[in-house]
Amino acid sequence: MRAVHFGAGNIGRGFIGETLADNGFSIDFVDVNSTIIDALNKRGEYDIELAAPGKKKIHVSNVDGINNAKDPDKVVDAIKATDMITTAIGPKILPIIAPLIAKGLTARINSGNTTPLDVIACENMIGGSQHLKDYVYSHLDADMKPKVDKYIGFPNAAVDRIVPIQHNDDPLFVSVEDFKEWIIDKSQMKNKDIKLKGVGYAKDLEPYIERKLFSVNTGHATVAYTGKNLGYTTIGDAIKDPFVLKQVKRVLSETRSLLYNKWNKEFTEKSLEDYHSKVLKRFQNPYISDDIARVGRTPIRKLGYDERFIRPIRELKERNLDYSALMETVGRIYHFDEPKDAESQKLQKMLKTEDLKQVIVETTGLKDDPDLVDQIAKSYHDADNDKKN
Ligand SMILES: NC(=O)C1=CN([C@@H]2O[C@H](COP(=O)(O)OP(=O)(O)OC[C@H]3O[C@@H](n4cnc5c(N)ncnc54)[C@H](O)[C@@H]3O)[C@@H](O)[C@H]2O)C=CC1
Ligand SMILES: O=P(O)(O)OC[C@H]1O[C@](O)(CO)[C@@H](O)[C@@H]1O
Repeated sequence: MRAVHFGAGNIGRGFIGETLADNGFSIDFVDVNSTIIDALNKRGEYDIELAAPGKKKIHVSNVDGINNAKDPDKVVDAIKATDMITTAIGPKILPIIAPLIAKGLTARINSGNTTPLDVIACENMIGGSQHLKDYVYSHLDADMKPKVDKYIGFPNAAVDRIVPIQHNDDPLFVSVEDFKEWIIDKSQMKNKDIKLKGVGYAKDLEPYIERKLFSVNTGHATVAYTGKNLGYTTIGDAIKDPFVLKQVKRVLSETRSLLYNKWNKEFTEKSLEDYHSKVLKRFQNPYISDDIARVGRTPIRKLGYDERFIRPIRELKERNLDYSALMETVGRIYHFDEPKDAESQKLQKMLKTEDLKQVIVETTGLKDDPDLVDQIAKSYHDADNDKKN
């Protein structure tokens, strides 16, 4: 079995690569990072280390690399013959790789290969594969679309494992947390014969992706933005601050009430409490040093209408449930000033040159809810007090 995986970065090598290799796949990693691609081709293998007591090593072999910026035709050839396509590349990059995937799928079907194939986006977003599908379809000829409909699936997925930015001499080595969870929406799969061990298959992914996004990602980002406003640079240091810990617990209690309200057939209150206790322990993992700059990266994306803060706030408000701690975090996101983060710099510039409420509408998409916009504006000003206290 072969897989084409887009994005040979931290989660690509540190989670998707591990799982595919453990299922007997050889992997063509596709990336624009020449150092990583050259190392994959030279060595054909790499090591993962678990950031946990014992620091267990996992060896991944039968891998190679294709640089899509230099050798796009090789990617097309790989897609023609592959058994699975996965991505872990970042939501903003999905539209950039879509034309190449469209070209590969067209070449595959035109070559007579009608083996069903699934394309699985493993990104921190709701409906990732379906978004990728839309981007890919916008690059397909009209006569190709019904054929792709027939043979190619785009099942949504939720992936959960904390993999910080790596600072190793070996560009392929990756240290990852022990915990991992990958769930795929089986109702959207075309090739149901390929069931990966170590992966969960759900009839309906929505409760699981919401549980993950509104817990791990909302919670982690809360630690990042609250900690950053207090002057911390790592998640480990920030979460030791009792105020930060209290904030993340309040935020998780709010998202927990939403998750229970929406998904009480799937999750009991107790199971959600246990899930959140585990999430907090994962943030406190002493074997991981995670930068606030990474966890808070691309703040404009994270302020999005369907993202980890505004969506739960909207849905809690609709249900008359408390969202005050989430609102406090949103105010702090607008203070996230990271010199190396282009979105953070863009946001700071917008705040200096535009009206605050206009910036809030532009970044959150809350054009129809002036009340929430007012609340965010207040929360932005209140967040100034963090630094003074
Ligand atoms: N790191 C983590 O703990 C987790 C990350 N994720 C998600 O996985 C995705 C990737 O995250 P990370 O692995 O942390 O990021 P990363 O930055 O380590 O990896 C992304 C890779 O994509 C490559 N890339 C960028 N533009 C490209 C292009 N046009 N063509 C080909 N390759 C390109 C980069 O060179 C990099 O190697 C994101 O959507 C993230 O939300 C999901 C769960 C956990
Ligand atoms: O990748 P994004 O969406 O920027 O968010 C970063 C998040 O991803 C994770 O690395 C894993 O979900 C979290 O640790 C962190 O909250």
